[in-house]
Amino acid sequence: MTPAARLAAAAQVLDQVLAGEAAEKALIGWARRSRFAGSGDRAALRDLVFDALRRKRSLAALGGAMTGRGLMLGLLRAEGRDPDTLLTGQGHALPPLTPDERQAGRPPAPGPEASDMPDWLWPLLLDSLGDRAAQVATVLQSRAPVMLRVNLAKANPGQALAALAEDGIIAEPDPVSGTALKVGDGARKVAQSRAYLEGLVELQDGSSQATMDELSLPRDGKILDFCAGGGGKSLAMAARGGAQVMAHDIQPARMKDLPARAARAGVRIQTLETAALAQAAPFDLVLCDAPCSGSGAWRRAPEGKWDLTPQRLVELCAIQDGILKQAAGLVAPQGVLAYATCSVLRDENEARIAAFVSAHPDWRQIAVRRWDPGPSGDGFFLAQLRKG
Ligand SMILES: C[S@@+](CC[C@H](N)C(=O)[O-])C[C@H]1O[C@@H](n2cnc3c(N)ncnc32)[C@H](O)[C@@H]1O
Repeated sequence: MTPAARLAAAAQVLDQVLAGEAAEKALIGWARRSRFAGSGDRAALRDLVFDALRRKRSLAALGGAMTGRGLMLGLLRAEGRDPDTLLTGQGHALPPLTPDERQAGRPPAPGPEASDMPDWLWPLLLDSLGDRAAQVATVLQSRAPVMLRVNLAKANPGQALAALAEDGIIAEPDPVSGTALKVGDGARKVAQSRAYLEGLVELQDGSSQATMDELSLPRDGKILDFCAGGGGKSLAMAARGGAQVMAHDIQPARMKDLPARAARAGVRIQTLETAALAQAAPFDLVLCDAPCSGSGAWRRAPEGKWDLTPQRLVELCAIQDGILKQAAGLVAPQGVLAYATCSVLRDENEARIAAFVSAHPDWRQIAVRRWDPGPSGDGFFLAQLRKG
């Protein structure tokens, strides 16, 4: 496909997304209808669609319309490219600009529009991040790095880098964590590489890895990953060796791939249904990687930024409170309760810990850390608490 045809396809997919369809679903639908497209076309289309979704508001201002065509026009203008070279109407290209379109479009207004944030969220971001808010919003406008975690149970960073290089994947150690590698070239080959298939590396965000470095992991005893999901944190904790790692999720189906992932990584992780928790307790460490707005990771999932509502945020905070309360009951007397989110919002982070400690005065915070989204990873929050 020509660059102009890719642009036209992206405009079509974006119109479906703006009409309410999930971006992944719209992209799959397009690929099914477009058998002529190769893997390079699909990847380029995906990049165009997600680039536009990250910057939907500012691009619509520049392009003069909140439509697929308006967003693509805004993207070209933002990149200083001449729309007339791509919107030619020839072949599969979009039709040429109309006189009205030439007049339409303006620079986005400073503040939430230029920062690609919903208006209601902007004050919360300022309250949470202070003078870092605009910088964080800017980071969330561009693509996230592809980060790998070296599985220390199977390899050291040098061995992992050498194995990746055999498959043409060029990565380098990243200062965010001793286990972190940032992929430069060959990111799309990772999932088929020997290093990945043999469990030398896992795909894991850099800040998530830094969180693991920060956690007070017990040398022996038992750890519970209370909100395990696909098990990324369970795997990272198990790779450190020592304590026995157990994984739980309110939706056990989310952990369905965990046994295979653990086998590939050469570690043991026991999954627990909710009914089995009480019998397996107490745990020396309970990690709650709680469901959240995902605001620290909106580079990867930009639709979340536009779909979040004040009401949903209130609901999420209530879920987070419930999780902390339930998990606290599973911690051993001298154990640690750890609470993490991939959100940058104070409401979901410091405010939840404050609410928990106020309702449970026998608990105190022993450590807290925030990571802003940046070149090494997503925004992340980690607080650790102990009883007494
Ligand atoms: C942020 S995700 C976890 C990501 C995962 N730890 C990882 O590293 O890949 C949050 C998970 O919490 C689970 N969850 C939601 N409410 C829960 C609850 N009340 N108890 C336990 N898990 C819950 C969700 O099903 C979801 O899988």
